Amino acid sequence: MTAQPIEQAALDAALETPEVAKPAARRRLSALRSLGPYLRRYRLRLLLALLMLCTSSAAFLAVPLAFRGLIDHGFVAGGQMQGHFLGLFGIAVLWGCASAARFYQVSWIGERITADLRSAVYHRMLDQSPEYFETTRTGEVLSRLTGDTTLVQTVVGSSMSMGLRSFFQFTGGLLMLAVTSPKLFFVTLLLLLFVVVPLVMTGRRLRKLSRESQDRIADSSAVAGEVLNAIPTVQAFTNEAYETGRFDDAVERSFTTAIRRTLMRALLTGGMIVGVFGAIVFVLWLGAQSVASGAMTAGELTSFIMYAAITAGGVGVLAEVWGDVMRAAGATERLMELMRAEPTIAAPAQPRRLPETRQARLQFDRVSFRYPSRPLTAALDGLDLDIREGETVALVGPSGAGKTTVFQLLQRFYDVGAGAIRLNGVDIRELHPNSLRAHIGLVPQEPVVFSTDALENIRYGRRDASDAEVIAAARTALADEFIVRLPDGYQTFLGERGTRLSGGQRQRIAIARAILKNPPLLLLDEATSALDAESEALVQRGLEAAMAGRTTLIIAHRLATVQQADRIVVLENGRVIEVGTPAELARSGGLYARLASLQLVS
Ligand SMILES: Nc1ncnc2c1ncn2[C@@H]1O[C@H](COP(=O)(O)OP(=O)(O)OP(=O)(O)O)[C@@H](O)[C@H]1O
Repeated sequence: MTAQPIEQAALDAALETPEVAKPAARRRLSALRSLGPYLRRYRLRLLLALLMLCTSSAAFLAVPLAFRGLIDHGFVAGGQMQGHFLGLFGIAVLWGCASAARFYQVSWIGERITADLRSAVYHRMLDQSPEYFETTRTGEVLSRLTGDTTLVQTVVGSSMSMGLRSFFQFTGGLLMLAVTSPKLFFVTLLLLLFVVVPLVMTGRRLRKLSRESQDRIADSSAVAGEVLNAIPTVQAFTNEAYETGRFDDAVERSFTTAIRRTLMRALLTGGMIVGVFGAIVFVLWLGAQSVASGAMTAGELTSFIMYAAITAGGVGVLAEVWGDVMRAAGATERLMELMRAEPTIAAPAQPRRLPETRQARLQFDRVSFRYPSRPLTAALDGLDLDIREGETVALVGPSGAGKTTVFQLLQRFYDVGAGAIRLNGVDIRELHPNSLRAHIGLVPQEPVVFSTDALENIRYGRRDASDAEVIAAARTALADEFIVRLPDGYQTFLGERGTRLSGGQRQRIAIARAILKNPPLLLLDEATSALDAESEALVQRGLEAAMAGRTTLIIAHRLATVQQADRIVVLENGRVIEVGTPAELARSGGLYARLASLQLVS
């Protein structure tokens, strides 16, 4: 998979803002509950954060009260004046400290939970068998690991505390309004309704536009991503102008949408300022009359206006936070889907241990198998095969005969449909998959090279091997020869996906890995890609060194390997059609003889 679709998928998922329908909303909200176990781990911190939240909210709500005292009694000379000012400053200090502590605690919890979730999902994914990835795109998993966890972090680490704070602010503000002046409270409530309802409605429209604008940006990066990955093709067909035009169109569309959103926002801001200020002026006017008639003090009026502003602010933030919460709920739902995926290949409750031996005997007993995604075709059909300790057996046959499937089943990436595979007499389903795989070394057709140096790449075969052991394995696999000529020898960075190595060199790294692992059973999937004669000879010699003294099963494409095998098994349509030594099969005049006469196997 190239980087582009992965990034695209990540972007798509990160930008996804599901529309909020009532029942779906409730269902999604309940998804947030599955974060419970993750949150519960940090109970103490949560409690502390809540305590800080209450303290800072109380201090915040006390500010207008302090002002009221200050205005009504603080401007008279004497000790009382200082007391009021000191009181106000004390509240500010408390407010500041509690807010800082709350911010730290809540952000800590948000970051921690995101890290925990990421690790948990990643761990779960590594347990899945290849079957899972036939239907789940890796790009999707990546996008969930990055985009969705970030959404959860936003909510746990900030929106949740913002929401709670605003809720306190809103309810506390309302309460204080009612206490300060019941008459003005009802008037304000009415006015707030007039301001808040259009605000929430425009907010929704704004969210839709903002998603649209993000989608348009994603469109333009999709276009750019595809084209940048194919620059040689674009230039070879001299389509630069066409591609520039296509990108310009996408950019232009994203600009138009962004401007529509900006206009909406500008209008909303203007409307809000006029609306809120108008309401304040109106209440102030009503209040001023009360002050003039002596029904209210100037301090009471000031604190009332401040509470009104606090309450309105609380509502605005709550509306914003709601959108975030819904998005995070959707993200949590998707993450939990991944967490719920049960690996199809599970270890038995009481796994058996393999007899202590460095030898491997392999028996296929009437093995039949159909891939779950293609239940109508048998990939293997009643396969019988007995491979003795130390024997080298080559699997040959036309493309699609089932050779790779044999390897897949042997490593227990899938379970057989019928029959059994036995390693040293034990059905492999009774073993722990890890202990089975510890007995097998694989040299795949297209070896994976990780973006680290040569030394670490070979050490992947056995993580606890010493440098000397790694180098010895590389020598046996004839990889040492090219590694020492690399700019930094064994410390040379091999590039992402081993792009800085040739096909033959990658193969020798894989052979060295298998030799380092030193398993009793070796599976070789020969490279079909054209290796030049010299590099083929080197790979061949490396393979021979790896095969020495162990049971080996080879998917053979080259006649050279087949000639050295003890036995050749010819597969066709998932069935064994011929078995024998190379010489016997060549004489028998069957499929192998025909293939051999073409000097081409498979
Ligand atoms: N993951 C899969 N899901 C469904 N069908 C599959 C899957 N992998 C292989 N098959 C099918 O199973 C059959 C056997 O495939 P297999 O890969 O074992 O053949 P092969 O002999 O290794 O071929 P080749 O030499 O071309 O690699 C084929 O018909 C193939 O299309």
